[in-house]
Amino acid sequence: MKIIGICGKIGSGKSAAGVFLEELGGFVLDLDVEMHTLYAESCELQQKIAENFGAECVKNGFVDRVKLASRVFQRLETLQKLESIVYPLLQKSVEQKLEAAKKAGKVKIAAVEGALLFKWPEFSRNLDAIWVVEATDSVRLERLLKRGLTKEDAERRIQIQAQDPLPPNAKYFYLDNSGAISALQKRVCELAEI
Ligand SMILES: CC(C)(COP(=O)(O)OP(=O)(O)OC[C@H]1O[C@@H](n2cnc3c(N)ncnc32)[C@H](O)[C@@H]1O)[C@@H](O)C(=O)NCCC(=O)NCCS
Ligand SMILES: Nc1ncnc2c1ncn2[C@@H]1O[C@H](COP(=O)(O)OP(=O)(O)OP(=O)(O)O)[C@@H](O)[C@H]1O
Repeated sequence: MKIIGICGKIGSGKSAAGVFLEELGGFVLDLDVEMHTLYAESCELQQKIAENFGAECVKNGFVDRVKLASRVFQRLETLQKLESIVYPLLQKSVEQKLEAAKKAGKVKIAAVEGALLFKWPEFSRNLDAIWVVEATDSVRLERLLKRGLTKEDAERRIQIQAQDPLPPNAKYFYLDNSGAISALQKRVCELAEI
């Protein structure tokens, strides 16, 4: 089984590319979705979130992501604190799921999709390739507003990612997603064949 990464800035269209890959029979792990599942399932994590970011960030056994986002995207140090708590759990869960998919032997291509793959350099370096989804800042902002983020939240996240490097890897493929969604789909079909 080939394992690739799908990265790109917020709102570039990584999840959309992931969905197209799934339609072609790929196995896709969306890091945002994986993280949300961990928040919902891990009492230990919920407790840590409450301790570090305030009891009001956890309500009736659910992490209030809107509240948590309003705390962590204000300051880089706060965001880094959250990352240091969640990444070991997230990475473990991803590795277990990839291993299970490999053992099941049913798919030819698996993808780990997330903006921040570069935070795991050893993992990223060993991926067979990395797809980089791209769209201009203004296009991404417009899409994020349509998706329901406030302008303030969207601009903060765009800003916080502005200098993020690409995850280390020997093989990058670029997917331009500033235009029609059909063009992205076509590009995913091309790359899935490589
Ligand atoms: C702060 C949280 C609770 C906000 O949840 P929310 O549902 O609003 O956003 P969601 O998780 O769907 O993320 C949407 C996008 O925000 C951006 N983003 C999320 N976390 C980060 C981060 N640590 N640094 C920069 N951008 C981020 C990414 O582009 C991501 O795709 C959540 O994003 C989170 O737990 N972040 C820390 C974990 C993380 O880094 N996740 C991203 C893995 S790629
Ligand atoms: N080519 C396109 N034309 C119009 N809308 C698009 C296009 N590509 C993606 N979108 C929409 O833009 C929004 C952002 O796309 P998507 O969620 O795939 O981005 P992402 O890179 O996964 O974002 P995030 O970093 O938040 O996970 C979504 O609402 C999606 O439906």
